[in-house]
Amino acid sequence: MQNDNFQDHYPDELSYCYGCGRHNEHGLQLKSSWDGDETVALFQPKPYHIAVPGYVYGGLLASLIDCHGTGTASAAAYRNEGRAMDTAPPLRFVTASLQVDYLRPTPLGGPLEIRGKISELKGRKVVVNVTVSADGEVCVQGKVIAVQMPEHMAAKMDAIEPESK
Ligand SMILES: CCCCCCCCCCCCCC(=O)SCCNC(=O)CCNC(=O)[C@H](O)C(C)(C)COP(=O)(O)OP(=O)(O)OC[C@H]1O[C@@H](n2cnc3c(N)ncnc32)[C@H](O)[C@@H]1OP(=O)(O)O
Repeated sequence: MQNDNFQDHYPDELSYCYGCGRHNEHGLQLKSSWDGDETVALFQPKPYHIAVPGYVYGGLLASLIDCHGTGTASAAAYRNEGRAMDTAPPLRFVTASLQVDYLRPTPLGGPLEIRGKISELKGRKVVVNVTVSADGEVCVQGKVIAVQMPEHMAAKMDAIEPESK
């Protein structure tokens, strides 16, 4: 596995996301990277990330799928263009659709493994299938449809002072 995290290449102004922003001290700070043609992230839930006692909260699991999916989409788009992630023009993706299926309860204990597979990359859209496993068993599967951020959204974001992002 390469130790080159996608989120470390996000520009500062896009690094406040609750799920994956490295500058969000209250957030999850998910880190994703390539593993061959798949992507992978590890996340250690805290004892307070609880649903039913002993099991991980489903909303947290959805967040992990969401941010791993959008990170994977961005990395895939750069790879498709044969470019490094910190090169211009930026390829910024947001979630258009997030689908999550909880297959079995996710035990709260060791680290979770989040894996992404790109199923479609076309135009401004990337579709990523994501699984979350605990102890080697898939507990949750999801699908993220990520779409490149429209110009008007990027323009508005660029106009906001960093402190208020
Ligand atoms: C260095 C790297 C930088 C990376 C930075 C990353 C940022 C990190 C931030 C972390 C983020 C963390 C995650 C977060 O929290 S992101 C925050 C949550 N997400 C949002 O707020 C997004 C809100 N929605 C929108 O802005 C628009 O609706 C978007 C931009 C998504 C699409 O509106 P737009 O007008 O632009 O789209 P289009 O009509 O041209 O369609 C384009 C294609 O997309 C397909 N489609 C559209 N919608 C849907 C849908 N609901 N289901 C299925 N498919 C959909 C559509 O069919 C078409 O496909 P095709 O027909 O061509 O096949």
